[in-house]
Amino acid sequence: MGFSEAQEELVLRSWKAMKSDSESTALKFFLRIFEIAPGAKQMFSFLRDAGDAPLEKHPKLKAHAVTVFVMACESATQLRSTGDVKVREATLKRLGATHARAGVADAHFETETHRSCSSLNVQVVKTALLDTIRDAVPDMWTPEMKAAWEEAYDQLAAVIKEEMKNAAAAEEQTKNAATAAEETTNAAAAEEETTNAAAAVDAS
Ligand code: HEM
Repeated sequence: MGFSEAQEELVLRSWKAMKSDSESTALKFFLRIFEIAPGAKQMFSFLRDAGDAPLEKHPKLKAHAVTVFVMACESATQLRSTGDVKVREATLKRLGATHARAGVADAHFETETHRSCSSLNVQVVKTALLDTIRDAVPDMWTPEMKAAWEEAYDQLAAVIKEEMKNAAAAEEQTKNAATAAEETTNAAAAEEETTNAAAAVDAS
Protein backbone atom coordinates (compact mmCIF):
# COMPACT_ATOMS: atom_id res chain seq x y z
CA MET A 1 0.00 0.00 0.00
CA GLY A 2 1.47 3.38 -1.00
CA PHE A 3 1.72 6.36 1.29
CA SER A 4 -0.94 8.88 0.33
CA GLU A 5 -0.95 12.64 0.21
CA ALA A 6 -3.54 12.56 3.01
CA GLN A 7 -1.17 10.53 5.20
CA GLU A 8 1.69 12.92 4.55
CA GLU A 9 -0.62 15.77 5.46
CA LEU A 10 -1.56 14.09 8.77
CA VAL A 11 2.08 13.71 9.77
CA LEU A 12 3.10 17.22 8.74
CA ARG A 13 0.04 18.91 10.24
CA SER A 14 0.51 17.30 13.63
CA TRP A 15 4.25 18.02 13.66
CA LYS A 16 3.53 21.67 12.81
CA ALA A 17 1.17 21.86 15.80
CA MET A 18 3.73 20.24 18.11
CA LYS A 19 6.71 22.19 16.82
CA SER A 20 5.75 25.44 18.50
CA ASP A 21 6.22 23.62 21.81
CA SER A 22 9.03 21.30 20.72
CA GLU A 23 10.95 21.89 23.96
CA SER A 24 8.29 20.29 26.15
CA THR A 25 7.31 17.74 23.50
CA ALA A 26 10.94 16.59 23.34
CA LEU A 27 11.12 16.35 27.11
CA LYS A 28 7.93 14.30 27.32
CA PHE A 29 9.20 12.02 24.55
CA PHE A 30 12.38 11.31 26.51
CA LEU A 31 10.62 10.83 29.82
CA ARG A 32 8.29 8.35 28.16
CA ILE A 33 11.23 6.42 26.65
CA PHE A 34 12.82 6.10 30.10
CA GLU A 35 9.51 5.25 31.74
CA ILE A 36 9.15 2.31 29.34
CA ALA A 37 12.81 1.30 29.46
CA PRO A 38 14.73 2.79 32.41
CA GLY A 39 17.84 0.94 31.25
CA ALA A 40 17.91 2.93 28.00
CA LYS A 41 19.24 5.95 29.93
CA GLN A 42 22.63 4.25 30.17
CA MET A 43 22.95 4.26 26.37
CA PHE A 44 22.97 8.04 26.09
CA SER A 45 26.52 9.19 26.85
CA PHE A 46 25.45 12.70 27.79
CA LEU A 47 23.01 11.31 30.38
CA ARG A 48 25.51 8.82 31.77
CA ASP A 49 27.83 11.73 32.50
CA ALA A 50 25.09 13.93 33.89
CA GLY A 51 25.06 12.50 37.41
CA ASP A 52 21.88 13.28 39.26
CA ALA A 53 21.08 16.47 37.34
CA PRO A 54 17.38 16.53 36.48
CA LEU A 55 16.71 15.41 32.91
CA GLU A 56 14.79 18.52 31.97
CA LYS A 57 17.85 20.66 32.73
CA HIS A 58 19.99 18.79 30.26
CA PRO A 59 21.02 20.91 27.25
CA LYS A 60 21.48 17.99 24.84
CA LEU A 61 18.19 16.40 25.72
CA LYS A 62 16.18 17.94 22.94
CA ALA A 63 18.37 16.98 20.00
CA HIS A 64 17.61 13.28 19.75
CA ALA A 65 13.87 13.75 20.21
CA VAL A 66 13.59 16.51 17.63
CA THR A 67 15.74 14.56 15.15
CA VAL A 68 13.49 11.52 15.41
CA PHE A 69 10.41 13.70 14.80
CA VAL A 70 11.96 15.67 11.93
CA MET A 71 13.40 12.60 10.21
CA ALA A 72 10.04 10.80 10.51
CA CYS A 73 8.40 13.86 8.88
CA GLU A 74 10.95 13.77 6.07
CA SER A 75 10.24 10.06 5.64
CA ALA A 76 6.54 10.79 5.30
CA THR A 77 7.27 13.27 2.51
CA GLN A 78 9.61 10.87 0.73
CA LEU A 79 7.21 7.97 1.10
CA ARG A 80 4.47 9.99 -0.53
CA SER A 81 6.65 11.33 -3.37
CA THR A 82 8.82 8.29 -4.18
CA GLY A 83 7.37 5.42 -2.12
CA ASP A 84 10.76 4.93 -0.48
CA VAL A 85 12.87 6.38 2.34
CA LYS A 86 16.39 7.52 1.53
CA VAL A 87 18.68 9.07 4.10
CA ARG A 88 21.79 10.88 2.89
CA GLU A 89 24.65 8.36 2.69
CA ALA A 90 26.98 10.16 5.13
CA THR A 91 24.20 10.71 7.66
CA LEU A 92 23.09 7.11 7.38
CA LYS A 93 26.61 5.75 7.92
CA ARG A 94 26.96 7.91 11.03
CA LEU A 95 23.54 6.88 12.35
CA GLY A 96 24.33 3.20 11.81
CA ALA A 97 27.67 3.47 13.57
CA THR A 98 26.41 5.65 16.47
CA HIS A 99 23.46 3.42 17.28
CA ALA A 100 25.42 0.19 16.94
CA ARG A 101 28.18 1.59 19.19
CA ALA A 102 25.69 2.87 21.79
CA GLY A 103 24.29 -0.65 22.12
CA VAL A 104 20.93 0.12 20.56
CA ALA A 105 19.18 -3.13 19.61
CA ASP A 106 16.58 -3.70 16.91
CA ALA A 107 14.08 -4.18 19.73
CA HIS A 108 14.48 -0.55 20.84
CA PHE A 109 12.88 0.52 17.58
CA GLU A 110 9.79 -1.66 17.89
CA THR A 111 6.53 -1.68 19.78
CA GLU A 112 6.26 -5.33 20.74
CA THR A 113 6.82 -6.29 24.35
CA HIS A 114 9.36 -9.01 24.88
CA ARG A 115 7.69 -10.67 27.81
CA SER A 116 10.58 -13.01 28.41
CA CYS A 117 12.69 -9.99 29.35
CA SER A 118 10.83 -8.55 32.30
CA SER A 119 13.50 -6.17 33.60
CA LEU A 120 13.74 -4.25 30.35
CA ASN A 121 10.47 -3.79 28.60
CA VAL A 122 11.61 -3.09 25.11
CA GLN A 123 8.65 -1.36 23.52
CA VAL A 124 10.65 1.81 23.43
CA VAL A 125 11.08 4.60 20.92
CA LYS A 126 8.15 3.90 18.63
CA THR A 127 5.66 3.59 21.48
CA ALA A 128 7.08 6.69 23.15
CA LEU A 129 6.80 8.60 19.87
CA LEU A 130 3.17 7.61 19.29
CA ASP A 131 2.18 8.30 22.92
CA THR A 132 3.85 11.71 22.80
CA ILE A 133 2.02 12.74 19.63
CA ARG A 134 -1.31 11.44 20.96
CA ASP A 135 -0.92 13.51 24.14
CA ALA A 136 0.42 16.60 22.33
CA VAL A 137 -2.40 16.85 19.78
CA PRO A 138 -5.35 15.00 21.36
CA ASP A 139 -7.90 16.83 19.19
CA MET A 140 -6.20 15.75 15.95
CA TRP A 141 -5.34 12.19 17.01
CA THR A 142 -7.12 9.50 14.96
CA PRO A 143 -6.32 5.89 13.99
CA GLU A 144 -5.39 7.24 10.53
CA MET A 145 -2.90 9.70 12.01
CA LYS A 146 -1.40 6.95 14.17
CA ALA A 147 -1.05 4.66 11.13
CA ALA A 148 0.62 7.41 9.08
CA TRP A 149 3.23 8.15 11.79
CA GLU A 150 3.78 4.42 12.30
CA GLU A 151 4.45 3.87 8.62
CA ALA A 152 6.83 6.84 8.33
CA TYR A 153 8.71 5.77 11.48
CA ASP A 154 8.86 2.08 10.51
CA GLN A 155 10.33 2.79 7.09
CA LEU A 156 12.94 5.14 8.57
CA ALA A 157 13.79 2.70 11.36
CA ALA A 158 14.21 -0.10 8.80
CA VAL A 159 16.82 1.96 6.92
CA ILE A 160 18.73 2.74 10.14
CA LYS A 161 18.55 -0.85 11.41
CA GLU A 162 19.94 -2.11 8.11
CA GLU A 163 22.84 0.33 8.40
CA MET A 164 23.44 -0.76 12.01
CA LYS A 165 23.93 -4.30 10.68
CA ASN A 166 26.45 -3.00 8.14
CA ALA A 167 28.29 -1.05 10.83
CA ALA A 168 28.44 -4.10 13.10
CA ALA A 169 29.67 -6.27 10.21
CA ALA A 170 32.36 -3.70 9.30
CA GLU A 171 33.56 -3.61 12.91
CA GLU A 172 33.70 -7.41 13.00
CA GLN A 173 35.73 -7.40 9.77
CA THR A 174 38.20 -4.89 11.21
CA LYS A 175 38.55 -7.06 14.32
CA ASN A 176 39.09 -10.19 12.21
CA ALA A 177 41.67 -8.43 10.06
CA ALA A 178 43.53 -7.35 13.19
CA THR A 179 43.44 -10.91 14.56
CA ALA A 180 44.67 -12.30 11.22
CA ALA A 181 47.52 -9.77 11.13
CA GLU A 182 48.49 -10.72 14.67
CA GLU A 183 48.43 -14.42 13.78
CA THR A 184 50.70 -13.78 10.77
CA THR A 185 53.15 -11.90 13.01
CA ASN A 186 53.08 -14.72 15.57
CA ALA A 187 53.64 -17.34 12.86
CA ALA A 188 56.59 -15.37 11.47
CA ALA A 189 58.08 -15.02 14.96
CA ALA A 190 57.64 -18.74 15.60
CA GLU A 191 59.31 -19.55 12.31
CA GLU A 192 62.21 -17.28 13.12
CA GLU A 193 62.51 -18.89 16.53
CA THR A 194 62.63 -22.33 14.91
CA THR A 195 65.27 -21.15 12.44
CA ASN A 196 67.35 -19.67 15.25
CA ALA A 197 67.03 -22.83 17.30
CA ALA A 198 68.08 -24.91 14.30
CA ALA A 199 71.05 -22.60 13.71
CA ALA A 200 72.01 -22.92 17.38
CA VAL A 201 71.87 -26.72 17.11
CA ASP A 202 73.96 -26.60 13.92
CA ALA A 203 76.53 -24.36 15.57
CA SER A 204 76.89 -26.62 18.61
C1 HEM B 1 14.06 6.51 13.59
C2 HEM B 1 14.61 6.51 14.76
C3 HEM B 1 15.84 7.25 15.19
C4 HEM B 1 16.47 8.36 14.65
C5 HEM B 1 16.07 9.16 13.44
C6 HEM B 1 17.62 8.63 15.49
C7 HEM B 1 18.53 9.67 15.30
C8 HEM B 1 19.69 9.86 16.03
C9 HEM B 1 20.67 10.90 15.81
C10 HEM B 1 20.62 11.93 14.70
C11 HEM B 1 21.64 10.77 16.76
C12 HEM B 1 22.85 11.69 16.96
C13 HEM B 1 24.14 11.07 16.70
C14 HEM B 1 24.47 10.90 15.25
O1 HEM B 1 24.06 11.72 14.43
O2 HEM B 1 25.18 9.94 14.94
C15 HEM B 1 21.29 9.63 17.58
C16 HEM B 1 22.04 9.18 18.64
C17 HEM B 1 21.63 8.19 19.52
N1 HEM B 1 20.44 7.48 19.45
FE1 HEM B 1 19.03 7.60 18.00
N2 HEM B 1 17.64 7.71 16.52
C18 HEM B 1 16.58 6.86 16.36
C19 HEM B 1 16.22 5.79 17.18
C20 HEM B 1 16.88 5.44 18.32
C21 HEM B 1 16.51 4.34 19.19
C22 HEM B 1 15.36 3.37 18.93
C23 HEM B 1 17.36 4.35 20.24
C24 HEM B 1 17.33 3.42 21.42
C25 HEM B 1 16.80 3.75 22.56
C26 HEM B 1 18.30 5.43 20.02
C27 HEM B 1 19.35 5.75 20.84
C28 HEM B 1 20.38 6.62 20.52
C29 HEM B 1 21.60 6.78 21.32
C30 HEM B 1 21.93 6.01 22.59
C31 HEM B 1 22.37 7.76 20.69
C32 HEM B 1 23.74 8.27 21.13
C33 HEM B 1 23.55 9.46 22.02
C34 HEM B 1 24.86 9.92 22.64
O3 HEM B 1 25.38 9.21 23.50
O4 HEM B 1 25.34 10.99 22.25
N3 HEM B 1 17.98 6.08 18.85
N4 HEM B 1 20.10 9.11 17.12
